[in-house]
Amino acid sequence: MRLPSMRGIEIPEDGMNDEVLVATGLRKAYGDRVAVHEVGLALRAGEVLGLLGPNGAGKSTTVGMISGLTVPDAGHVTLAGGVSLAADEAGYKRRIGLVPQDIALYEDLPARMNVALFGALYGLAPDVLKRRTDEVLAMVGLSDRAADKPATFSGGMKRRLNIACALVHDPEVLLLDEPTAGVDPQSRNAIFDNLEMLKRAGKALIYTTHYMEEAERLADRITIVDRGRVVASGTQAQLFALLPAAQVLQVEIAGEPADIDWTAALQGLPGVTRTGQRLDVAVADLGRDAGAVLAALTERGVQVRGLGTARAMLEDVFLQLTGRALRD
Ligand SMILES: Nc1ncnc2c1ncn2[C@@H]1O[C@H](COP(=O)(O)OP(=O)(O)OP(=O)(O)O)[C@@H](O)[C@H]1O
Repeated sequence: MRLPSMRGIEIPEDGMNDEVLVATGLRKAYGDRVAVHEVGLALRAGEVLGLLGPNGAGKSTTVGMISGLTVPDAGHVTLAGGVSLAADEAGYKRRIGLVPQDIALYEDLPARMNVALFGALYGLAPDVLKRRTDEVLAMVGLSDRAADKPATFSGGMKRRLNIACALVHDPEVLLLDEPTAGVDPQSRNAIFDNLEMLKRAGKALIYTTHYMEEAERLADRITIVDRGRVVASGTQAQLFALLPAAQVLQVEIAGEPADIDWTAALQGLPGVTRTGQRLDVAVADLGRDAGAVLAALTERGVQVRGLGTARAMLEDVFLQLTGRALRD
């Protein structure tokens, strides 16, 4: 099937028919300002969908609408089995966990009590509540700090506690809105380990970020949003394929025939730039094109001294699609 309601590039998703969540045509305006024009996305069990976009792109508003905290002006979200907010609000919310951008904790209640409060909101029975509270605190590495108050925690520990709160009711779908903001590298790695574990356990995750490195590391598929619209969506390989050249072959040349006609030598090699003794040749597929590039050079008597490669980043995809840099 195709991902729903996209104005931007639509990449066919082969065999994509086992979604746990499908959002279609989401729209939200605040007064005259349209935060989200039209956003659609689909999510499967056991995958991380990266929602990538610059500040103000509409990521938090989209996540808010999916979580049920923000009421959309148009569009809807459906979970597997046809459950929607309109049809069964409590049933829908039980299947979703939200880690909001702004940490939401009771600073003066012990960590354990924070988690238990969230669990009680979902109506967990006392024995289940105790077991799940222990489990999620252990998962985020806070068992030994369970009796301490978040007021005494570092930023990274608070984030991890917030994640525990979002997971206590064992939701199928976890929404994470920039969960590494203000987090030290150690906690960041711990959070990534947790998310990878959740993925292996078959949970479906939406991860919003404006850090392309995080999206590249974690996401199985990425939806790029800009100015409230989806500009492209697909696997990283599919997104890189939107670029004229996803890889660069860097050729260091030792010598060249005096009479070489570089125009002729480089003819047919798209996107070649020369800087001193280095040629950067843009190629769509390194494995396929590298041999031809080297053959063309050696055929003309160019001595090759070294080879290197560089690959495109998601930043390049964003630039290609929007004409602007992802970062401010
Ligand atoms: N409650 C609100 N009232 C008015 N405008 C809002 C509100 N929430 C968001 N907006 C506006 O909607 C647009 C999208 O904001 P949103 O927070 O969804 O973007 P974002 O992609 O999550 O950005 P960031 O990465 O900075 O969190 C912005 O222009 C923002 O100012």
